[in-house]
Amino acid sequence: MSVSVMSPAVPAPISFYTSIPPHITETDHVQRSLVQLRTKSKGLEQYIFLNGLKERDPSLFYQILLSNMMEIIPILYTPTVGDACSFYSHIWRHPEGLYISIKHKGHIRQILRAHPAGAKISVVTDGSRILGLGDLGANGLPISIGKLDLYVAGAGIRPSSTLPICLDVGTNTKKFIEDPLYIGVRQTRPVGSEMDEFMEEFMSAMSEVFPELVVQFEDFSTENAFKYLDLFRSRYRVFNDDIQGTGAVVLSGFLNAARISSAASGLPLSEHRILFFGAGSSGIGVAKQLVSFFTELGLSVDEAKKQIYTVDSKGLITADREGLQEHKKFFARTDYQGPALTSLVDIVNHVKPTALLGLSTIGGAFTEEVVKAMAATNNRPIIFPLSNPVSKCELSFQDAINWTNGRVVFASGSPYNPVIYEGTTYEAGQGNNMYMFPGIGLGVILSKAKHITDAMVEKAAIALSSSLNEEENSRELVYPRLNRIRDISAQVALAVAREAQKEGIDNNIVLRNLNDNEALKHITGKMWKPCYESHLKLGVGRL
Ligand SMILES: NC(=O)C1=CN([C@@H]2O[C@H](COP(=O)(O)OP(=O)(O)OC[C@H]3O[C@@H](n4cnc5c(N)ncnc54)[C@H](O)[C@@H]3O)[C@@H](O)[C@H]2O)C=CC1
Ligand SMILES: CC(=O)C(=O)O
Ligand SMILES: [Mg+2]
Repeated sequence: MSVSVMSPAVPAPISFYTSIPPHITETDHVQRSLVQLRTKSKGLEQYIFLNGLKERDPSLFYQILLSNMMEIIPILYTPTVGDACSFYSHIWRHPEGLYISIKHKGHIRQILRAHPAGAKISVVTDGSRILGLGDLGANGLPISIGKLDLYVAGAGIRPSSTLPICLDVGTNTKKFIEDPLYIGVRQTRPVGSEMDEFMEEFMSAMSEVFPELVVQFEDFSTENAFKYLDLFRSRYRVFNDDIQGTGAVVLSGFLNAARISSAASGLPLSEHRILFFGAGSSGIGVAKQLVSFFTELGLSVDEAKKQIYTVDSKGLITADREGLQEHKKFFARTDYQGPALTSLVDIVNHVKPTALLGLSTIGGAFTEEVVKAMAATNNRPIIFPLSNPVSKCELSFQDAINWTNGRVVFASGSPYNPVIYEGTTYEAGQGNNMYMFPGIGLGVILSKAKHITDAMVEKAAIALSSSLNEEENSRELVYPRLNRIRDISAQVALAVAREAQKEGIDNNIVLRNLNDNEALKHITGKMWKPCYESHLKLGVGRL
């Protein structure tokens, strides 16, 4: 595939010959760029390098991303994107993505119209809860950019069809407002009708200017996450990644983990007891997704709900607690009347869960005592510390293996390297919504579905859980390997499209009339691939 640029098929401009050295080929330049990346120190330096590469040579950037996903994704996404967001005002180098400011209220349409047409997928954050790092305000843009890089890498969405947005409405984090280099508006966040009106104008303008657009809400603080999903989901093609994408990815991993755990215990799937440490947008989103799935197995909603326990910063959530927030009420326990249970060990000893899921933002919260309590009552305890980035993860993979003597069935939100314990190599699952949103978005775009329904999301989860191949199953993985993400996204997209068709909300007759094999081929055929060769030949700097 390596083509010498000394003999281009198309005569190149003189400036091209003078600016590119004679002995550069596509292949060695990809290698050179990788060497440059690897000589940077891990973390932010590598993020900044890749960010610069994307700006000056997008084709090369995507080529490298696609052929080295396992290495590059942790830089563009969790954990490193967490640092990029935390320090974005300080590392900012050039305009990227789109900021819509609260100061633009009344003019949002004009701003969007100035952007190139053709956006098909947008990730929108207001920066109010970036990963587990809290309110980062306008520094949140890299999360939208990182998620859209995954759309390109994982689902083959064309880069020019992606639109990363940060809604710059203010921040309640004082240190940013006081930072002279902070890039956002210096005010606290609007509440109530001011924010609602801004969101109404924004969503209406988005659908008018980009009629084909799918919108993914990302990292909104708890209350706004639930509120704006409910408000807009029947009017626009929108989903919330933290509530629905996470619900789907954890359901999928839980199904595989429960199969492994039940093979040892004999416990039927519907009798697993699941303890959620963290009851915010993602915790409650996952819990509701599990209830919905259990009801499909034949349980009533009440029966399904009984299998679920939720814990927040005040301990086990019970219905008698005063001032309980609305989103916590559904799962509040009515069967515990004793003194408030506030310590996680006490809660684990009381509930005796088969699965412990962490979505709390509290790094290291699953202590040795907690993990050993899980291991005492379960041959194969399911423990998913899902908070991001790594600094907020409730349990490291190494500790999980050590403290359970390798018996744990584990998945974390951010990646961990394999662990060798007593001569056996164990691999961590990555329970991250990155397995879901690229395929969900692709399925919605291709089927031209009007809305994104709960059933579409659930079908996506089931497609993911059954996408593991023989080798992955034999290694007791709970998620497929990330380097197969495009195949997986195609299967997820197909499941999403089929459900849209079943519900009669699709609008693509061609896809509807294909059988599954043909449809999968159609979907993979639509995936964009970087074309680095033509870039070097023609010396074109942009896609
Ligand atoms: N792995 C994945 O794909 C995903 C992971 N997450 C991670 O989950 C975490 C939470 O995200 P959200 O639910 O959106 O945040 P959130 O702010 O809505 O919820 C956090 C929850 O944790 C609880 N909490 C806080 N301190 C606690 C303590 N000391 N003990 C027990 N509970 C405590 C809060 O009461 C709240 O219920 C974040 O770190 C985020 O990165 C979120 C979405 C997807
Ligand atoms: C993965 C993700 O969406 C989060 O941590 O918020
Ligand atoms: Mg998120």
